[in-house]
Amino acid sequence: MSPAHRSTATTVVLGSASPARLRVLRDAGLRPAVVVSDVDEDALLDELAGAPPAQIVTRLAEAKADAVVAAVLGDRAPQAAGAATDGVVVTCDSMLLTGGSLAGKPHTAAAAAERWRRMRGTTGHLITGHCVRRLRDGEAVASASHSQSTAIFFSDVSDELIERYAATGEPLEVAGAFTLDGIGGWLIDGIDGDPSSVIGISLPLVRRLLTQVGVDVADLWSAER
Ligand SMILES: Nc1nc2c(ncn2[C@@H]2O[C@H](COP(=O)(O)OP(=O)(O)OP(=O)(O)O)[C@@H](O)[C@H]2O)c(=O)[nH]1
Repeated sequence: MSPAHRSTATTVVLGSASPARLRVLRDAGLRPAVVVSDVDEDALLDELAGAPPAQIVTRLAEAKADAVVAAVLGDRAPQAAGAATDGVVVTCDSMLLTGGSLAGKPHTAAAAAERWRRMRGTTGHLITGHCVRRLRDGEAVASASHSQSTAIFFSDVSDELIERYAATGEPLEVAGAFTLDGIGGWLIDGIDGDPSSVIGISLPLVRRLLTQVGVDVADLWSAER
């Protein structure tokens, strides 16, 4: 893309309530506006029951993008001023494939501990669906979506450590009942794949999706450090 056509005014919108996703993007030089979607994920999960895991998380990300684009183009997202004219909307959905089934957030300490007793010493796959939409002059003009999978090698830890980790509350509201970059890091032996995707948003995949919708990620890097 020649410099003359490069847009330096593109507003980035992160369509997510995830503080971790926002932190990954900010640490990577973006200053996104946050517009949270109101998608009924459980209803969509029911509709998608039986579909391949990568398709499920990608469809969820696309549904979140639909809701956020509608809010931005419908003037219901004042915090994303300018995005309708020249913007990109990025949404994600993460789930853990373990023991042959997809798991989201455990929501309770008991559920988190039960999950950990099953997954300790095993390998799971954290799969994150991504969707990027390009907005220009009040329209959504391009879209690109895909998923990223990262293998997670869970430590074979004791019942007591599992109970104490669950009691911290950290694993309750994260996909798969673990974090890589928090207390959960003490219970992860390693990963094979993209670490940012595990935390919630894959930087290399978003770079490729941005290219597909005509945006050079380097044009989005904030001068602020
Ligand atoms: N910090 C951290 N968060 C993680 C990790 N793994 C998963 N998560 C978080 O777990 C959540 C997965 O749930 P999702 O339904 O994809 O996203 P959400 O938090 O509900 O937010 P929305 O994007 O608004 O749906 C996200 O917030 C991820 O950032 C990790 O290793 N570290």
